[in-house]
Amino acid sequence: MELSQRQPQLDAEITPLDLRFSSDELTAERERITSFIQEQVDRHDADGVVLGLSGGVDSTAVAHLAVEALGRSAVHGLILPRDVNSDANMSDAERVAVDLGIRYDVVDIDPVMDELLAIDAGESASDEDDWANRFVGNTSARVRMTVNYLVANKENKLVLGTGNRVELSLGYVTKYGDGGVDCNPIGNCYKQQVRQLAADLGADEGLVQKTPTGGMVDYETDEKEIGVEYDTIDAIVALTVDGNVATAAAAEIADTTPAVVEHIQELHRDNEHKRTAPPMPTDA
Ligand SMILES: Nc1ncnc2c1ncn2[C@@H]1O[C@H](COP(=O)(O)OP(=O)(O)OC[C@H]2O[C@@H]([n+]3cccc(C(=O)O)c3)[C@H](O)[C@@H]2O)[C@@H](O)[C@H]1O
Ligand SMILES: Nc1ncnc2c1ncn2[C@@H]1O[C@H](COP(=O)(O)OP(=O)(O)OP(=O)(O)O)[C@@H](O)[C@H]1O
Ligand SMILES: [Mg+2]
Repeated sequence: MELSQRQPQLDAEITPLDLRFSSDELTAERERITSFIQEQVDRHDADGVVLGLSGGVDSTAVAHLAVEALGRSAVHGLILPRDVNSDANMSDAERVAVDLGIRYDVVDIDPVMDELLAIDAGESASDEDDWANRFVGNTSARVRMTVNYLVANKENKLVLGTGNRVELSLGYVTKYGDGGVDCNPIGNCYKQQVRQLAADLGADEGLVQKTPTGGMVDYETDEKEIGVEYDTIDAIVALTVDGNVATAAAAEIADTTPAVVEHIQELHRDNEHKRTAPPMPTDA
């Protein structure tokens, strides 16, 4: 299987619901996000930002935005491969850092993962894929978070999240893994808009259109795991989670079935715990 999967064209038609910014909106959003990054750094008296670079469009877009906001010397990229990460994705990540001229380190996290997985080598799930995803994959995301914070602490920097609006809304992040960050610059942007921003910022066209993968089990794409195409997920979240469109109407607009719409809504509901602070008895 081709690991670094690319979709063909930059201006591919968006179906079923085109959520891309107008040219003026795009300029405004770019400025809004770069101002946001500057404000976060200023407010916390930080000396810059750290972020994980995976070779995917989300981290690529955030890296470009961070450089635009702070200048390249204030941005530190961390490329943290494990055995399941394809060489193509890791060299894409390295190319982003080199093209932007930012400092970056490549740290193999396999030795740490091996130590951690040796703590509980017992079988915990019946399905091997599920085990790999939920247990090993989530652990690797938490190891990356730990490395990000190690560097951030040492250099008085903030950890930038790369979660987009859909991932954060559906909890499609590992709790305290890639979800463990100081702020989320592209947290308001649908995936289509992230691609648009990345293109506008001058990211490589191949990266702009690259098929999303999680860096957990690298041969699995997000769309395959969730079972729904990204443009459709964007549409359902926009219409029914962020908007108030009824299920049947949303299914019609998004050119899908009510069952798919309900599946996405269920992900949003079930993962509320990832969008809120841990509850205390006084919250009840
Ligand atoms: N109702 C509730 N209230 C409070 N806490 C609750 C809870 N339900 C579960 N939990 C806690 O949350 C844990 C489960 O959450 P978590 O550990 O995140 O694990 P989980 O949500 O099962 O898995 C993470 C999902 O995010 C996807 N992901 C992760 C990272 C990157 C990407 C990507 O595309 O780049 C995708 C991954 O493929 C998977 O589908 C449970 O073990 C439990 O501790
Ligand atoms: N091998 C890796 N090294 C460093 N950071 C990583 C690695 N894999 C994942 N990450 C971090 O986890 C984040 C979440 O992964 P995710 O796949 O959602 O984003 P992406 O790869 O940037 O874009 P896409 O979702 O389109 O694949 C990444 O943006 C990156 O910050
Ligand atoms: Mg990815």
